[in-house]
Amino acid sequence: MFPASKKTPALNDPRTRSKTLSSATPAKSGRSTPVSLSRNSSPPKSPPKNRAAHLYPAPTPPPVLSIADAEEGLVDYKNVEDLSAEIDEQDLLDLDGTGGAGGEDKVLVSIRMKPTSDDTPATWIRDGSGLKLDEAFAKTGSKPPEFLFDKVLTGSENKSIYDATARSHVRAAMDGFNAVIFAYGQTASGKTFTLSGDDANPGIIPCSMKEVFKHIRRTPKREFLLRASYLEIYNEQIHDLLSPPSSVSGSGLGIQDGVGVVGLREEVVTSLKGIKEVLERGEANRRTASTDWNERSSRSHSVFRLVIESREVGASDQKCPSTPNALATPGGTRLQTRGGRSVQASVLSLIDLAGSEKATSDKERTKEGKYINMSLLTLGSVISTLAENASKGKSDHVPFRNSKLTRMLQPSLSGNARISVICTINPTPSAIPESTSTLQFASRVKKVHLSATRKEVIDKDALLDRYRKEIEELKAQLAEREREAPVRNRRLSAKQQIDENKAVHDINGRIQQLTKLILTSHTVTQNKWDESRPGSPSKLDFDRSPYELQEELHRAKSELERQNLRIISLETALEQRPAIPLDAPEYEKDAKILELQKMLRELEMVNTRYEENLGSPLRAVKEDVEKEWKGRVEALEEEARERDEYVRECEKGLEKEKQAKNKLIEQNQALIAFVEQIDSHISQRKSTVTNTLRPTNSFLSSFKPTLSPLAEKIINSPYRSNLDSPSPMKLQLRPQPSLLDQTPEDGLEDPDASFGPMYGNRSVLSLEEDKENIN
Ligand SMILES: Nc1ncnc2c1ncn2[C@@H]1O[C@H](COP(=O)(O)OP(=O)(O)OP(=O)(O)O)[C@@H](O)[C@H]1O
Repeated sequence: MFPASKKTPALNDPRTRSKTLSSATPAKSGRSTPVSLSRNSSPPKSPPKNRAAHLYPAPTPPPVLSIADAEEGLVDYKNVEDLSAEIDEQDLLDLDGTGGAGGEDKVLVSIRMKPTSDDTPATWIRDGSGLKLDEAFAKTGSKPPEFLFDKVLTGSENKSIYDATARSHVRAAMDGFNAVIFAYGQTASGKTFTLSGDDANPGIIPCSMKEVFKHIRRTPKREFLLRASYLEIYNEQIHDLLSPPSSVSGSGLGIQDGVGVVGLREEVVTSLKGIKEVLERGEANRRTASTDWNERSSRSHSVFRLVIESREVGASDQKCPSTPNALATPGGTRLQTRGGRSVQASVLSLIDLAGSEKATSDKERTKEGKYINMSLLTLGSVISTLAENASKGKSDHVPFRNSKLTRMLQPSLSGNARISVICTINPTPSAIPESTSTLQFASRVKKVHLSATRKEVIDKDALLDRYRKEIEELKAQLAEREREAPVRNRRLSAKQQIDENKAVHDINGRIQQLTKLILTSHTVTQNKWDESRPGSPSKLDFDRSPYELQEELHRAKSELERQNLRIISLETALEQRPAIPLDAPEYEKDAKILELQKMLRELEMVNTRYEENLGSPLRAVKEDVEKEWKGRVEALEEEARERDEYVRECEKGLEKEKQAKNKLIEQNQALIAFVEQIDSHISQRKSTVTNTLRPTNSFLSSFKPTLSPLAEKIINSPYRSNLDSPSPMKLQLRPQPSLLDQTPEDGLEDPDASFGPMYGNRSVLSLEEDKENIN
């Protein structure tokens, strides 16, 4: 209620002043909401009148420039869940199928007020579709501003917001009108929340996409083809979110008059799941950052576009006569075709604008903020001029070219689109200036005139038609091959027949692929907007580390590989099937089935006879032989085990022998060393004797210590007794007294002493002979 306005209805918009008064009247009086603002409450059943056509010649919306790998968007319809039973109240209220989309010549302007905490005082007072600033917050001496809009919405529930602000526009888009829905407002006021929402509370984009598939299911007379694109305008540059440049500094895309965004990637989508995947991919590339006001603030304007092509089912071969022809289309108007095939093409654009903001503490954010504010300012002045032109019948220059955003929106803002603007405000006392500015913008938008018309495209522009044509041509090729097959196949070699089958298989595959891209009420299915979707879109994704992204890339590649393998195995399975085309006549399929059944019976008979004549007797013989040989095999195994045991014992004994032998070799070597030592002493002594004939005591004392420790060890060794064995060396050494036990005198007493030193009763020379023997 506006107590003040009842007496002094000084509203901003003079055209709505009197209507506001009526809206302020209590509901009990039976008065409805303002006439001009209640269009949606009673949707006209007749097609819209092109009232402003003379003012705004309808510019053509940008046609599709690049279809990047249309088949890439293919999603198997069998994988998605059917939600056809999901009918809500709004559907039941809207049984005429227009969805309130007809007759729109003005922008639908709604305000959404973000809820505040209980202790925050309410600054804006809502009354029906009017809003007024609480007098307590108005400047002293000045009248609090008041506004009137189509809807003023509060609360956190997004579904009702969708129903009130977007549903009719989505339906209009499905009926062939261009439609634009955008959210405008101060930063952190809830634009992204309204458009995207979260899992539990899906926003306008997911709700719209559901609506699209619901519409297709309920329109059996038409077939559809959907293409999605996603872009952002960041610092006055357009970036393709589905095909981001490899480097961050990559320059943006350009806009061409009458063409639109040049080089934008568009992907054919066939299910909600496919659209969700496209959105998620795009959102992952969006620029968001934490600002002083919003932890995840959109730093760019984002535009999600869905191009919708549709035509009557089975109309592919209906050539229209050159005279104006009438092809009935849902919604009322009858399209004129120029001797071509009639395909409706429309674009649904869902725009999340970046929020206007004050300067921030961060340099980078401030630079972004300048661009954001500049483009929003341009949008504001474009809207002002359009509104002015409309209300005063003027045709002043509209500064569309002053920003990328307005340049891109030019075709829609010029009138050729149904537009819904949701202005979000934050009703806290500190945000009053921004909210007032947003509401003023919303008031101006309300004055803009629209004159949306349906657009039809002929063959070369419509992908739907191109695909349908290709399908027809491929089917004709198949039919031709079928016809010629009986004669031609007889002449073909085995290899040529394989090639022929492969060619037919390829054609069938392509037909199936193309058919899946064209959606009809029979083929389209819906799946739920996945509940695992991250809240307040994936603004967070821009901050992901390269490692995380690489991980994801790796996962995606593995998945791709897995899918490729699956495709190969399915293709192999398909090739092994009987070579009969899917669209072959039923009698041919029946004949093939009968032939296969006959073959099966024959194989079963062969199998039974084999079993009776050979199978059982052979098995009996086998059992006898096995029984007989079993005992023998066991005995042989036992014998082998014993032999192994014996061999192991032998090996152990051999090992012991080896160790003993090694010890003997060691002793032998020690003995040789000992003998060599003796040998050297003998030769020493020999020379001494030769020189002095009589060795002195000092010689003897020097002799004894020269024995090596090894020699001593051997002398003291317990193995010395081994010398008793009848080795030739030992035999000669045994009778000899030890050198150490002898005195020089002993030697000299010997009568042969003059001929050389003596050891016991033997001369040095005879010792030398012994040594020769050892060696
Ligand atoms: N109606 C609402 N109910 C509950 N929460 C809301 C509502 N509107 C916004 N919010 C919350 O406020 C925060 C900011 O919202 P959001 O990110 O949507 O703002 P924005 O206008 O898109 O900001 P920016 O322009 O900076 O991107 C989010 O946490 C969001 O969940």
